[in-house]
Amino acid sequence: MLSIENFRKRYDDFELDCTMSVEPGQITGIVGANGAGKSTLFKAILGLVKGDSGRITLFGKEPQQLTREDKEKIGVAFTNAGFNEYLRIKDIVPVLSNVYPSFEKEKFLGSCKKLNLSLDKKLKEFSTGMKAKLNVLIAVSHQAPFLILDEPTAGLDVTAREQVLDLLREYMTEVDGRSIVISSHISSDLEGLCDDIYMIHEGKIILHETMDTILNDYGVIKVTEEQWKKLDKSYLLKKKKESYGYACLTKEKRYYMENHPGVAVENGSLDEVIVMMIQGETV
Ligand SMILES: Nc1ncnc2c1ncn2[C@@H]1O[C@H](COP(=O)(O)OP(=O)(O)OP(=O)(O)O)[C@@H](O)[C@H]1O
Repeated sequence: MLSIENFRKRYDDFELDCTMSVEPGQITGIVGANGAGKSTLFKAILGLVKGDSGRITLFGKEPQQLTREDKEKIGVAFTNAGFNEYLRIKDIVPVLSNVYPSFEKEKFLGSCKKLNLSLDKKLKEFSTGMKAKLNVLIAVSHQAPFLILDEPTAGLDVTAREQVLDLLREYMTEVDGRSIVISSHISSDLEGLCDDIYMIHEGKIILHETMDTILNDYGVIKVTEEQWKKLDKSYLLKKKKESYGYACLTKEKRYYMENHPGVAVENGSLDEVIVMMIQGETV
């Protein structure tokens, strides 16, 4: 569905250099700190940022070749939806009906009710969470087979986050072959949602794994200085000095559980893997 090959974009002191692919039926998560390059990547996918080299294709076409019909097949949720803040949802509905021939009005209005989004309130009176929920509702409202969501859960409380994640799960199960690319700072949101994870750091992809691999195979080993000396280092990816000794990232946690029974091996949560990949040093 989406293919990015050696796409490069340079700003003064920053360069995005990215290769990734998204298959139909997959939810792909993009994690990275502030300024890592996530928004630049998303804008490039939509053709809003032109690269210096490399190639992006969505539905088999380069972003600049996408027709109006192709663009209708993309559901987008960026932090700023772009609607005039003085509009109300009831003013937006006819706009969406015009722009998207497949806009599902009744379903959209039903979801607004379910998520407590007033049709009569001006958008400028919406809370951050209400705006975020509306953005996602719009993205899923017109049967687009591909969604691109930049931080859709940012600033949401736990309940609102779950509501947004449920909307996305529902979107995926409604029709086969749909895909989502989603960025988030909140790893637990991605853990419960994504099939595939790309970690971006300073414009580069530093990790690409399936979510299952991260949760099943990655682990953090915690050892004292003494244990460190005897530890088989063959399958360690990163190490980080800690007060007790070292924390080490491995993709072979079972190997260490079986062969180093006295050593603490913890399941690698996405957050832990991110911290180790970014702050750890290569072993
Ligand atoms: N139009 C631009 N001109 C110059 N530099 C830019 C421009 N857009 C982005 N950058 C730089 O590119 C880098 C990546 O920014 P980007 O917004 O893609 O990061 P991000 O991962 O989305 O960050 P955040 O999580 O804070 O939104 C930053 O150093 C930013 O200053």
